[in-house]
Amino acid sequence: MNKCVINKEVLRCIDVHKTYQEGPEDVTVLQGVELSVRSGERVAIVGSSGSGKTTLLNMLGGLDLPSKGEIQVGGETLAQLGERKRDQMRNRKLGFVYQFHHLLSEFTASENVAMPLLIRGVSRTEAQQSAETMLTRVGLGQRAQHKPAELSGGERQRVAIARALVTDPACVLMDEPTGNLDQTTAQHIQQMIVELAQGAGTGFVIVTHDLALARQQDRILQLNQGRLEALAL
Ligand SMILES: Nc1ncnc2c1ncn2[C@@H]1O[C@H](COP(=O)(O)OP(=O)(O)OP(=O)(O)O)[C@@H](O)[C@H]1O
Repeated sequence: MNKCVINKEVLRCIDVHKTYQEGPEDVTVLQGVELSVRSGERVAIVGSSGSGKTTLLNMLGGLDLPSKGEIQVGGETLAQLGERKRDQMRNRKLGFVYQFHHLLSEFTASENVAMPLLIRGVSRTEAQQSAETMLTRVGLGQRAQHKPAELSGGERQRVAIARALVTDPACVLMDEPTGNLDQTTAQHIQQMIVELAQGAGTGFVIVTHDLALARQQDRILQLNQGRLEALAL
């Protein structure tokens, strides 16, 4: 839990390029992205629609590999790990909050949040307890036994946030984390982000169109023409 004692680099991109070669024409989205995120640091990434934010986030999380360049998580290069090791790395070091939640519909909120702990081999009782503590933290203690279909969009979003945080990851990758939330709930989530960054040294990469959210982070980077540049707001 002493991640903040040593201010270490949790995530790094070195000259990252990405070209999609799936259609009739190649689409180059990233052209030399450089990024370093240290423990306890909160970085917002903004950019116009189609600028490549989701593409970058997927690569930071090891869901896709760069066409050129390198991504390091906790000092390890993702492309050099086999698929199984990459999965382990995702589970141990990263937390994800996707735009579309990806909750498992047949499981309760509590079971969804417990899932990454069960994958790690934590006992069912312990995983369930941690899940319920985390759900209470995001204001959903009363909804722990509900299935996703019985929750509102904002509540599902908060379940996804609880699931990303329950493993105490070194770095959390968030795609529009407050997209479906009212201002008060969004502010509550922002407070949690700050507490985790300062208390546990968790690093955050937050992709958003919400400039109010972006302004509350330590740094704002804009994805423009395939590169990240500092934005002063
Ligand atoms: N699998 C794919 N094959 C081909 N092109 C793709 C693929 N995925 C994304 N793209 C293209 O890459 C570009 C960047 O897409 P991406 O989803 O990363 O943008 P974004 O900045 O997240 O956009 P938004 O803010 O609208 O979510 C777009 O032009 C998109 O059409």
